[in-house]
Amino acid sequence: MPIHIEAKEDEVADIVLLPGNPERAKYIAKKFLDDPKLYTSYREMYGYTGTFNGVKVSVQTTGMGVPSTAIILEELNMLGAKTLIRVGTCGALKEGLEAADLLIGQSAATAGTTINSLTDDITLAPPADFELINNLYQSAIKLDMPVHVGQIVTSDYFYGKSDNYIDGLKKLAEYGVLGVEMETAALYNIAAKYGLRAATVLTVSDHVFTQVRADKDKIQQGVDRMTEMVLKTVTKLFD
Ligand SMILES: O=P(O)(O)O[C@H]1O[C@H](CO)[C@@H](O)[C@H]1O
Ligand SMILES: O=c1cc[nH]c(=O)[nH]1
Repeated sequence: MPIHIEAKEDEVADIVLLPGNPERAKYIAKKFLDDPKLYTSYREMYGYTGTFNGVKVSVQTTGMGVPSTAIILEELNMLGAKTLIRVGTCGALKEGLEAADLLIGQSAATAGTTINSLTDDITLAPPADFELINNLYQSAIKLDMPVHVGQIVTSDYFYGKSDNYIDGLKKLAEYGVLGVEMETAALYNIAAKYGLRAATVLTVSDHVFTQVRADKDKIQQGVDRMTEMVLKTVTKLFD
């Protein structure tokens, strides 16, 4: 049994959804999964396994940021997980993105994150799994969801509001980076390390440059819609 996810191998599904927030993990398990069973609660990093449309699925909290997420991903790999999909929220960088829009992370740049230490001198740029993001994109379009696919940036700093940091994010926006969050670079790098399938789908919660944040209900509706779409798509693909 790994140190932080207190589960045995057969308790975790091949398909794992990854919210940062433990309350969201609990909520997703109870709202969307049939017969959800809690397999770990150590440090309140809740993990549940149940079924969706008859397919076994887990939902595992990553916590906030790369170090916490990296521990969880290493341990999910030890436990045999194969398809990992982050379902999170992000700040928009691109002009015109609206609250509750959906972003699919084709790749993740890094702003000062510890994941870069995986390889010396080279910053890897591992992409999402193409089949996964292609199917997620097609599903979102069919459902008429406002969806954007492209590069996102993973930062270690939520309150990095210094002029330099904001200038850096503006530069990234000029290069087409859509949004900022705190976990995907860990996901794509560790998936590459072990040959796992990975994708990140995000709901826009705020716009970084205007500092306008959507109200809680709007974010919740976006997260619900995103989660249902992800579950339907992934269980159809890999059942
Ligand atoms: O919505 P979740 O998955 O919690 O993720 C986002 O929210 C947290 C910051 O509030 C960071 O972890 C960021 O990546
Ligand atoms: O990591 C995050 C998530 C939402 N909004 C941000 O500005 N950063």
